[in-house]
Formats: sequence, C-alpha cells, structure tokens
Amino acid sequence: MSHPMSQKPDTIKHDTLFTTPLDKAARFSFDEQVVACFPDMIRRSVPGYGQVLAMLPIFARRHCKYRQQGDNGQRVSRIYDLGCSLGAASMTLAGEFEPQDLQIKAIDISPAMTSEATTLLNDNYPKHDIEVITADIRDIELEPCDMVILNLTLQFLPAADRVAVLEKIYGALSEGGILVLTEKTHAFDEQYDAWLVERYYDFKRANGYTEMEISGKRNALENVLITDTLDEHHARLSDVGFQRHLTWFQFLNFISIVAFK
Ligand SMILES: Nc1ncnc2c1ncn2[C@@H]1O[C@H](C[S@+](CC[C@H]([NH3+])C(=O)[O-])CC(=O)[O-])[C@@H](O)[C@H]1O
Ligand SMILES: O=C(O)C(=O)Cc1ccccc1
Repeated sequence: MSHPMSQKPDTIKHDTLFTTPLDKAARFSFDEQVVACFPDMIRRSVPGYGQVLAMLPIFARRHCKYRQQGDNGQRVSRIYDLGCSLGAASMTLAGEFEPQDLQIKAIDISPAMTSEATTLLNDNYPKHDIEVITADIRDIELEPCDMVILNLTLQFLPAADRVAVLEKIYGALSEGGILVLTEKTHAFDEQYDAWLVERYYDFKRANGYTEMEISGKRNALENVLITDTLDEHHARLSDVGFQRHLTWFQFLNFISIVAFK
C-alpha cells in the first residue's frame, strides 16, 4: 500500500513554518500555510502516524458489517473521519475497500483543509462515496455508523467539550462498531513525562527539526493542543458509556485507543 499522502509528492512543501523566529504569541492554526506542508509536518512530527493509518482498514474489515442504509438504498458501512485534515484516514480506507461497500463522511472545521481534502479524495477515489464537510464536530449530528475515527483531533477541542462529542459518537455507533481515538498525551508522573517529552524532541531532531523549530512549535501549540493522560482518556470513555476500550498502540507520548460499542 502506498502512503496516502504520497500521491502528489511534487505539491507537498517541506515544513519550514518555524524556521524563523516568530511572534511569541502566534497561535498554531490550520490555515493555508499549514495545509501546504501538512503531510510533511505530520509525518515528521507524529511518531507512528503511518502505522496507525495502516491499521484502520484492518479494523474496518472486522467491525464494519454493512449495517447502514446508503443514499441509494443499498447496505453500506458508514465511517466518520472527524477532524480529517487532508483526508489521510479516509484515503487509506478508500484504498482498501470497494466503492459500493463504504460511505465515508470526512469532517473538518478548517476550510483550507477541506478544500484540499476534497480535491485529493475526488482525484484519487472518484467512484467512492466520500463526502467532505466543513463543520465543527461539536455542532454536527451523526448518522448511525460502524466506525468513527478521531485521529489526533479531540486534543484540539476545549477540554470541556470533549465529553459531549464522545457521547454523540457513542450514541451514533451501531452494536459491534468502534471508535479509534489517537491522541498526544502527557504522563501523570512528572519524571516520566519529562523523559517522554525529551525523547519526543529527540524524535523531531532525528527528523530534521532544529531547536528553534521545536521551541517555536511548542509555543504556538500552547493552549491550542491540550493533552490528557491515558488514564483520563479511558475514564472519559467509560463515563460516556463505552464498557470496553483498549490502548492498542503507543509510541512515546502518542497513543491510540479502540473503544468497542
Ligand atoms: N472543532 C473541530 N471540528 C472539526 N475539526 C476540528 C475541530 N478542531 C480542530 N479540528 C481539526 O482537527 C485537525 C487536527 S489534525 C488531524 C489529522 C488527521 N485526522 C489525519 O489523520 O491526518 C492533527 C494534527 O495536526 O496534529 C485539523 O485539521 C483541525 O482543523
Ligand atoms: O509537532 C508537535 O509538537 C505535535 O504535537 C504534533 C502536531 C502535528 C501537526 C500539527 C500539530 C501538532
């Protein structure tokens, strides 16, 4: 399987966003500048990003049982990709399923992201039923579905809004369906956390980021990307009704949980 974002390599810019000193107060935002280098940025900044994506079709194969009614009346599996950015998760799924088997709804609040995601998904998978929607995932209603993907998205919502989004997902999932929740976390223990953060910066250095880029991005993400601990994630999933949820992936401070309906 080719990497989902390797389809248009000539148009992907190298991430140089934090190579020059910036206004210290500048907040990170998913604007056109980030969109242009996003595949490079996320690959170099998120340990295990490609490995997590590659497992999504494998999970879908086991948990999507064509229970939903498609727009044309036939049975399909409906999958939500919430905070889809450029649609990498949707792209990976489309690549492994026949067009008639899936209905994908990919949602992101950033118009710069959804505009580019629409082009990428339509160009690569014109026959698939993929709808890209520009919306806040806190506001939308979810239709009955078999799989929900929150790949590095919940961490960008205000902490107070996270329960309501997860409750909505729990309510929409069919029996046997799954939520895949991937997040950056922090460790409760300060020493473990310091170790993980330092090794994460080593990971970034190994991927070519300089000290200025690392500290610039850290400042820009302050109060924008707000991490929970792994325990907080599991407690919240229990609170909204999920009786079974398992950490299936961890790479430094990045984790992925599967929650079973
Ligand atoms: N309230 C919101 N509603 C909708 N979208 C939102 C909201 N808040 C933030 N976003 C969107 O969540 C995405 C987070 S990136 C996801 C990567 C992708 N899942 C991937 O598999 O490549 C992760 C990262 O950059 O670390 C951005 O596109 C935001 O616009
Ligand atoms: O780069 C970081 O520090 C991260 O936590 C990952 C990331 C990747 C892409 C956008 C925002 C955060």
